[in-house]
Amino acid sequence: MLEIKELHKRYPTGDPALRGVSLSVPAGQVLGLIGPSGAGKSTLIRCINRLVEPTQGQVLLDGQDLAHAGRQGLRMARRQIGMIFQEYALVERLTVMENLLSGRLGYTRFWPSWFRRFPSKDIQLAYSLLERVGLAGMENKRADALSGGQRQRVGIARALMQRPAFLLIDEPTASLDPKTSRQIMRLILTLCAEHKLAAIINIHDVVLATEFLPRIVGLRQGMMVYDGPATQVDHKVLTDIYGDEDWSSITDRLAGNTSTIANDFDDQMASLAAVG
Ligand SMILES: Nc1ncnc2c1ncn2[C@@H]1O[C@H](COP(=O)(O)OP(=O)(O)OP(=O)(O)O)[C@@H](O)[C@H]1O
Repeated sequence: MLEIKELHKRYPTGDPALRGVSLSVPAGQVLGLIGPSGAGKSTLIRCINRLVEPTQGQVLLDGQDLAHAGRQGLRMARRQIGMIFQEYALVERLTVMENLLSGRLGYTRFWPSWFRRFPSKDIQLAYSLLERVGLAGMENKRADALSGGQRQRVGIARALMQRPAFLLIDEPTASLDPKTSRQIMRLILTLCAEHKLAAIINIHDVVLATEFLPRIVGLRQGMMVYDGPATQVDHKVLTDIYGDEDWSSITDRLAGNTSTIANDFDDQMASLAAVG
């Protein structure tokens, strides 16, 4: 369970980027974080694992406050938090396998990893994840020879190499075509369900978000202005989050998603309640 309490971030250069955001994400829940450019989505995601230092507030992962954790505590906690980035953040000249194994670096002593001698169980895990993300047989390809969709699959597999409990996912489909975007969203959700992972997905595409993610959180100017089911994202909610606009082309498409999402949301809440 992740609990964010009254989180604030003010960058040294300017206005506050987060103004008292509170949010809890139960184990196993995947939620979509939406909001206009500059609303603070990336800042929120990065404050969770302290790639960005929060100014004030708490980030409790299973009760441990990461916002105030010391170096060692933060290092251990970061092992539990996998990250998937928009631009994939792969090492271009390394192979797919080497990129995956880099996800285990936090677990391997420095010298063996320097010489790239990884335990065989890590290599087996990498092969099974490659198969799972649809990249079987591509382990020796260099990252720079892959398509955008394939690169994102490597990014997903690499994050899972950590065996995380939580995933932070920053605009995973921003550089992808619509079909590949949907495949990647489906893959992320399937893998989260299989590995019982919770996740926050920062995503610009509202239609994609509401189609795949039962719970939506909306940020505006560093504040949370919506937290609820995707089915209730309507004209008013979109206006609260993004400001005045004719939202009918989006709300028409959202209406088409409604029945599936409502069922998913109810199912997810029921199964989370059952787990306690
Ligand atoms: N490193 C930084 N230094 C100073 N200000 C920053 C920095 N990073 C972000 N900001 C500011 O913080 C605010 C929130 O930015 P952030 O990138 O978190 O928004 P976002 O919702 O992720 O936007 P986008 O969707 O465009 O990526 C913005 O006003 C931005 O200019």
